[in-house]
Amino acid sequence: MNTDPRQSLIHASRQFHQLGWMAGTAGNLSAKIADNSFWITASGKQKGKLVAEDFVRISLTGEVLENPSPQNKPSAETSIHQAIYSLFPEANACYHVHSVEAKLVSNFIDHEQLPLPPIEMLKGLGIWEENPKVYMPVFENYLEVPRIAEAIVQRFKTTIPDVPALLIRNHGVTVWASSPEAAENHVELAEYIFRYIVAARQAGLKFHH
Ligand SMILES: CSCCC(=O)C(=O)COP(=O)(O)O
Ligand SMILES: [Zn+2]
Repeated sequence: MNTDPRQSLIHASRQFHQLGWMAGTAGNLSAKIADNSFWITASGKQKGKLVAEDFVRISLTGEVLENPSPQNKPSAETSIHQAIYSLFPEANACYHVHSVEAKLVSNFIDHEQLPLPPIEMLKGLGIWEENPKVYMPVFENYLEVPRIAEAIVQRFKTTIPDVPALLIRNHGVTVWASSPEAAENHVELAEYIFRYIVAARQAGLKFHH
């Protein structure tokens, strides 16, 4: 595990910003270190311009352990990262971005599961089946973020998601993975799938299970 993952997080954030998935201050990224604490983006930072001081180190129970700049507050969505790390101990990175396509596809369904197209890219999210019928979990977007985190914990306690990703309606995707590099890959795959779903709908193509 990376001793200090902040350079990986800065690199990914710049990349996602350039792709329009972390416009302005949108999104937040975190990665764990060996003692199980995690570095997370401080709230309200411009995601195209992060520096090492723009992060806060947090324990799994939410205490601030290290804060390089007194004005920093942990991401407003830290409780979601805590929920993911508590549910999936093998997760070492958790990335959340806001793309236009993620918001669009979250409106294509009014229930809790987004059917995913049976495309080759699913292998990158761990689905190695022929014509897979898999879903991405969808959660409602509450103003109080801990409510979203609680809904995630309650659902995933009993239902293991098909893919290491979840969608918050009208908000964005959150992915998790064993390393920052794998989380970056998962974001790119999830966003590719969202673009595919939007394009398939425009083309009148149906793949609903
Ligand atoms: C303009 S982004 C609104 C808040 C949000 O959804 C987000 O991802 C960024 O919040 P943070 O506190 O992590 O900067
Ligand atoms: Zn967000």
